[in-house]
Amino acid sequence: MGLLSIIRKQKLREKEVRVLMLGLDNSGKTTIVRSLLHKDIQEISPTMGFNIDTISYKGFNINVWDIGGQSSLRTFWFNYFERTDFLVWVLDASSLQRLVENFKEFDKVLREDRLAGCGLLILINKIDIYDGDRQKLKEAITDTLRLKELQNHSWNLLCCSAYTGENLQDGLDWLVSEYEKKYYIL
Ligand SMILES: Nc1nc2c(ncn2[C@@H]2O[C@H](COP(=O)(O)OP(=O)(O)OP(=O)(O)O)[C@@H](O)[C@H]2O)c(=O)[nH]1
Ligand SMILES: [Mg+2]
Repeated sequence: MGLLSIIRKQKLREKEVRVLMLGLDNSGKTTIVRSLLHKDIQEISPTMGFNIDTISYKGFNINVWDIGGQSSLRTFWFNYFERTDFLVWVLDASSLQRLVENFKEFDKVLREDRLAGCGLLILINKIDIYDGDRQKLKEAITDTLRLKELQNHSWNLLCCSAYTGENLQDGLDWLVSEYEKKYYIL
């Protein structure tokens, strides 16, 4: 058996998925994870370090590393890149004046060699308080983050709400199906 098929078999057997969740402060990363775990989402404080949580989904253990996004903490993001299967980047739909800041940080992260080849899920959170055209919003974010120029990353972009739960499960479905696709076709 070749090395690649051994790795593939092992990865599929383990069903351990490592997700790094990043994005600007106040975008809703911690609230999303807590909502997926059916935990209380009232009065969540800004994350000053990081949280690790495991979401069990469709037989997979999705291990989520949720890192604080305040600007003073962003230099620490680079400590968490190792062995990342997916980067989940969270944006706040009610804070679009921060799009350029988003691109600056996103671009810096994606230049990192250790993230080469990881899947990328962009979540436009707080869609419950956005009353504009969603399609146009997605197009604007696709352009600002230059997603179509990305090479070596499969990516997906979803509008979601940690408050209502909208599309959170679709996000998990995408992670799981990309993971399976990646290790089946290795
Ligand atoms: N309306 C609305 N508010 C949300 C949603 N998700 C999070 N929030 C609110 O946004 C604020 C920030 O949420 P957090 O989960 O702490 O954000 P974070 O990205 O973890 O922030 P840092 O830990 O500082 O990086 C909180 O007041 C949440 O209640 C959402 O889907 N809709
Ligand atoms: Mg947080």
